[in-house]
Amino acid sequence: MDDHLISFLPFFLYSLSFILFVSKFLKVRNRSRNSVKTLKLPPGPWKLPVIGSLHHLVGSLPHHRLRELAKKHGPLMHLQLGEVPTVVVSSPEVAKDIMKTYDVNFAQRPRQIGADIMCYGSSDIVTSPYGGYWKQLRRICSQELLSIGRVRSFRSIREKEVLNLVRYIETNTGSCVNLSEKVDCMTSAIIGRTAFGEKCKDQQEFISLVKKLVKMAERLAIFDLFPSHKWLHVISGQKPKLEELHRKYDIIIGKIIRETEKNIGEVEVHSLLSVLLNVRNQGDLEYPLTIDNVKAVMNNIFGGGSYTSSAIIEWAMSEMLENPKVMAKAQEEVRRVFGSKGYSNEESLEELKYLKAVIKETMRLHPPFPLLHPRECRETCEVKGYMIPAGTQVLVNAWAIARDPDYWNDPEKFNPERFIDSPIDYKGSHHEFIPFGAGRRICPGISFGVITIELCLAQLLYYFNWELPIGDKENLEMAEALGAFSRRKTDLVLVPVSHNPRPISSNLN
Ligand code: HEM
Repeated sequence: MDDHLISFLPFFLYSLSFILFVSKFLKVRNRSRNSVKTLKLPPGPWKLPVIGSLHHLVGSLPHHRLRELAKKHGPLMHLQLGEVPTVVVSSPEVAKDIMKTYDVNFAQRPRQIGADIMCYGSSDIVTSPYGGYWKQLRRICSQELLSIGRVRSFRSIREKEVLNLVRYIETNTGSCVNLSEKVDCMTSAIIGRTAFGEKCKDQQEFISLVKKLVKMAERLAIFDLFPSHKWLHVISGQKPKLEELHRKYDIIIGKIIRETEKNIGEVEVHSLLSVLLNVRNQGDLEYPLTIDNVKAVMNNIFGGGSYTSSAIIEWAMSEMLENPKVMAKAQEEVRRVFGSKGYSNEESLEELKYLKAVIKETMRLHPPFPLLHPRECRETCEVKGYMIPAGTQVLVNAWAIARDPDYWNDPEKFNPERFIDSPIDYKGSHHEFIPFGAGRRICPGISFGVITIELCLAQLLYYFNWELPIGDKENLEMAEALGAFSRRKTDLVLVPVSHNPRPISSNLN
């Protein structure tokens, strides 16, 4: 056994005993006003209970199992997970009720220990409770941080980082390239430089710390199942580890903030952090922002902006390799639109109608968050004849909803054509397609995320043809890793073949 496995052993043994303990509390119930049926959860790969959050726990069931359960037990499935009553929503109609009709009542997020530690008492945007402070953060997001104009203003960062990726691939044509890893680095660099400016020295350290923090918080969040048993946090040893990582995060982000503050006014600093600090310093906010609040928001910007986009790029490339006709059609479009000169400006991306359909279809089959971020019912409320008591956690199963055969023809098939000339988009008004959520809590980073995905895919398709490595020719692994976040189980490793002129001579130099 190697060192890594040995160090993992105590955690594994602890996990095993905890799974046995937790499994006693797991029940699925179908609740209606007249009947409460209690069912045992089916045997399944309950591999993640200890390393997952509450929604991670549900996410650890393979998605098709969740959908089968939903089919059997109706569009509102009640799970009693530990001490926390949870409802899983699996139909577009009920999702519409939760995220539109009764949106205010379900705009709350449940309290989570990991978020409390990582996000300075949940004072970030994702996990802060519904109310005046959160509304103020959302306003700052839509008017200042993530407005369309602001997103456009960071165009040169996106272009440079995508070009770096293309150049790396160009120098490796004909050999295997780990596209997952490279795309991940690219999206991290884009969000890092956008968040902190082009010259921030500590960006790399920040990126690797946030990655560790996110992983650790997922492990800890299982204890949110038993909020009244504080001792669980202590014996697990996970909380002190998260606190230690958080201390490191605090030091590094503190340093970045001090540097940025020093430079504001002296030199033109263009970063989301400088925008946020300016808003804070203007001093006319109803809820004054502390430096800790700024640190919490920056954590969200980084967390929201990097893994999501890279996961979608990875899945889009995988699906196109599985469906060579789709790949050929997307390549033909991008090569026709860009012409012989190659990419010239982001406006030209607007013409890539087929590529946009490919991206939508990818998000339909592989939404990065198959279960949307958890919500909480603020006041007892009746939805489609089901009583949902105040305090119930609500998980919207965007994955199952986007494969509902009542809404989608041949739902398992990757078919971008379904979105051509279709009014359905991901902006929250079509509840059968909600990869970014909907309602008050809808993702504020849609424009930021989508433009990065479009730019990267367009260039990968323009400059290169793609092949599978020799041994994998027949068989592209399409399995999904278990967990709350939809990623490929294995890295996507491909062989690029140069098609268009070298990007070295591109006009982006
Ligand atoms: C490109 C892919 C992205 C996807 C698929 C995605 C998906 C989501 C989803 C499903 C939610 C929860 C919505 C709900 O509860 O109804 C969310 C929330 C959020 N996202 Fe994104 N996101 C993406 C990109 C981004 C980017 C680029 C940023 C920021 C730079 C961002 C920042 C946030 C924030 C701050 C929230 C919390 C909103 C709130 O609770 O009020 N996301 N996102």
